[in-house]
Amino acid sequence: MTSLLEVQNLTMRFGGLTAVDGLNFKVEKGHIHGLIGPNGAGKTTTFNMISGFYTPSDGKVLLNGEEISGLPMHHVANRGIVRTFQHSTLFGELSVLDNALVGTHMTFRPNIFAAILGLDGAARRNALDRARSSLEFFGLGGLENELAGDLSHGHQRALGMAVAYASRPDLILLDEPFTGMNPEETRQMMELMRRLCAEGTTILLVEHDMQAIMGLCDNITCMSFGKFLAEGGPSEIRNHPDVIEAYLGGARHVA
Ligand SMILES: Nc1ncnc2c1ncn2[C@@H]1O[C@H](COP(=O)(O)OP(=O)(O)OP(=O)(O)O)[C@@H](O)[C@H]1O
Repeated sequence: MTSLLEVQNLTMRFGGLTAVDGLNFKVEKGHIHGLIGPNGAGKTTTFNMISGFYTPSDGKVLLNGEEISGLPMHHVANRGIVRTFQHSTLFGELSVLDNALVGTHMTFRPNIFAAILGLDGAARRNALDRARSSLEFFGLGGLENELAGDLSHGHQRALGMAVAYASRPDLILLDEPFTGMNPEETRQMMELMRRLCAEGTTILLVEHDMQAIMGLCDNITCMSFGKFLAEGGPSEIRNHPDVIEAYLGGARHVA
């Protein structure tokens, strides 16, 4: 069976530094898949290649068996992959609803001729419906007229997810979504991710919060110094000697 996402020999060189070095892994449809590794292991660079932000120096990214590596980000988004960033990329001066509408823009492209003829009204209504239902899904329905910049940290994180979900992607790449969250916000965010997955969205998650990773993921790929290190379910990874060594070497502990 073809995996939803597959990276083959994925490699990124920055001058003399090989940040990602011949990486191979697969993400199965319907899974929450973790990508972990000590600081500087190459996780964000891998995300940047999958989402089209970087063109790989070598290797391929396949979505449903079709190569997407080297496509620009908006083409990758149109194929069904969107990402969130480590730090908030919300428009703080815009309303919560307008931020969600920006997310729908991934697949809603107003056409000047359609606009002149007034033919894009249905597409606009469709975008509005998707933005609103995405906000509802993430528990932000009552906040659509608030400014995004006025929301609490937890709500801003949920809005970041709602913006990504507004284009109804097949795969969401989440880069450290739990950073700066208190335990209650973390619990709520984990619940949202489980619901998102149950709705049919596959998730690839980069995260340092090992409790969240171990509690959420079906499968985990661990990388170290740009290379594949280990793969398996939470208990396998937690007890894997190479993973423990990689984290202890970096003075971090696997939960
Ligand atoms: N644009 C760039 N130019 C040069 N070097 C880079 C660039 N981006 C990343 N690197 C280097 O590539 C390596 C991998 O970085 P990357 O950010 O992908 O790691 P990471 O696993 O996401 O780390 P962290 O967990 O700290 O976010 C690091 O040595 C980093 O300094």
